[in-house]
Amino acid sequence: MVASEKDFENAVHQVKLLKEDPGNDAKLKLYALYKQATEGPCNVPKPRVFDFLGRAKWDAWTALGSLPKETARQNYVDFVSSLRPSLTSSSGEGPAAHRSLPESEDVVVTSKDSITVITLNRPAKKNAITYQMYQDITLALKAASKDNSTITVFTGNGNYYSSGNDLSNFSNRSGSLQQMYAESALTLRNFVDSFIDFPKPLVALVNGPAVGIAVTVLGLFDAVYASDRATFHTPFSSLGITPEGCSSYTFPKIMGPAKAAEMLIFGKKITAREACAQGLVTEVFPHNTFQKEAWARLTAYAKNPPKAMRIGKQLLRSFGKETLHAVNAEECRVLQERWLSEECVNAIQTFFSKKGKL
Ligand SMILES: CCCCCCCCCCC/C=C/C(=O)SCCNC(=O)CCNC(=O)[C@H](O)C(C)(C)COP(=O)(O)OP(=O)(O)OC[C@H]1O[C@@H](n2cnc3c(N)ncnc32)[C@H](O)[C@@H]1OP(=O)(O)O
Repeated sequence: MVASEKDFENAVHQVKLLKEDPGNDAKLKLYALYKQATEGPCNVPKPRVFDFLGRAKWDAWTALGSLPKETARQNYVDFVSSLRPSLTSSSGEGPAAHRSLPESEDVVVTSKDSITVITLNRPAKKNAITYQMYQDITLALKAASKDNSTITVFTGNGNYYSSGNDLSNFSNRSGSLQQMYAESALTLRNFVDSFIDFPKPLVALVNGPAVGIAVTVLGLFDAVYASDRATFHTPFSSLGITPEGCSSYTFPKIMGPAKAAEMLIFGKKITAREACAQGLVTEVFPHNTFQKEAWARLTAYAKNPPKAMRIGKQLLRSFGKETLHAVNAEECRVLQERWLSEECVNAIQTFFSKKGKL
């Protein structure tokens, strides 16, 4: 469904009625999408170096590349709708006001003992994350941030946690390359933002190997419990791409720059025990007892007073948030360029030609 002019005007009106400041990142996103929807791609000169606000706005608008006006309009309407809890009640009902998580078989959301569980459910494809799944996970996190659960858990169904980005995302979409990459960068940015902004304790149960973006966002989790069958692999350079999920910032902080470089630049695959020794994983359990032990732990933790846990998380995380959003924006900008590179195109072709799918 494409948002109409009326939907867009409605959303612009709703923004004017916001009761609370939605924060700088949200305001930048709104600004950029508004400009793109009304004026198209940014073609104004870059503001001078000390005009910080002007530059931030220019960067946000420019990052949308050649995103079509209609898509920007739709994204603006969707984004305003995701801000609804802070809108005034007299703002009128926008078309997407009650949008909830779409029915999805690949991302399953369940609830257990005050814990919301988001399960990647594509075991036949090793839980590779499709374009749709990025959007579903973003919506699932938004919903979990507002539901009455105390903790949110992420896990995978089958023998993999996740093989990362579904490499057919690069070939399965329509439209011009520029448009597709601009949309993809925005989708990725929103996806990672939803981890950065997640307000409650977020725990990963890494039930098996994890690859690419499934590894990098772990730096944004509050605890990572792993089966001893899990491995952690970020083969970015061999795919001709660059780190995302804020890992270019979180990994050097967590494990030190040398170990981070081995993973993120040289693509070294590490075991669960190595990841634990390096601080990426909180604790490793034998595979046979992993579910039982991890769930016993989570069920006990979920009985803690929820507000105290939430505020505790805020204290631990909120000071670095601005930086994380800036890192995310920059990583997405760089990736958008890398997707067009010969190195990246060749690497994806090699993967699928080895599978006999080209
Ligand atoms: C324009 C871009 C749009 C992007 C959308 C926005 C967001 C972008 C985010 C970009 C940043 C993300 C970066 C990453 O995550 S990089 C890491 C990407 N992942 C990989 O490189 C892993 C690729 N897969 C493998 O190497 C192997 O499949 C694996 C080691 C995981 C398992 O090997 P095994 O031999 O045990 O199993 P199979 O290879 O036979 O796999 C079973 C089937 O699953 C399919 N599969 C597995 N992983 C993927 C994948 N990542 N993408 C697509 N398909 C995958 C595999 O092809 C098999 O399918 P068939 O049974 O049909 O043959």
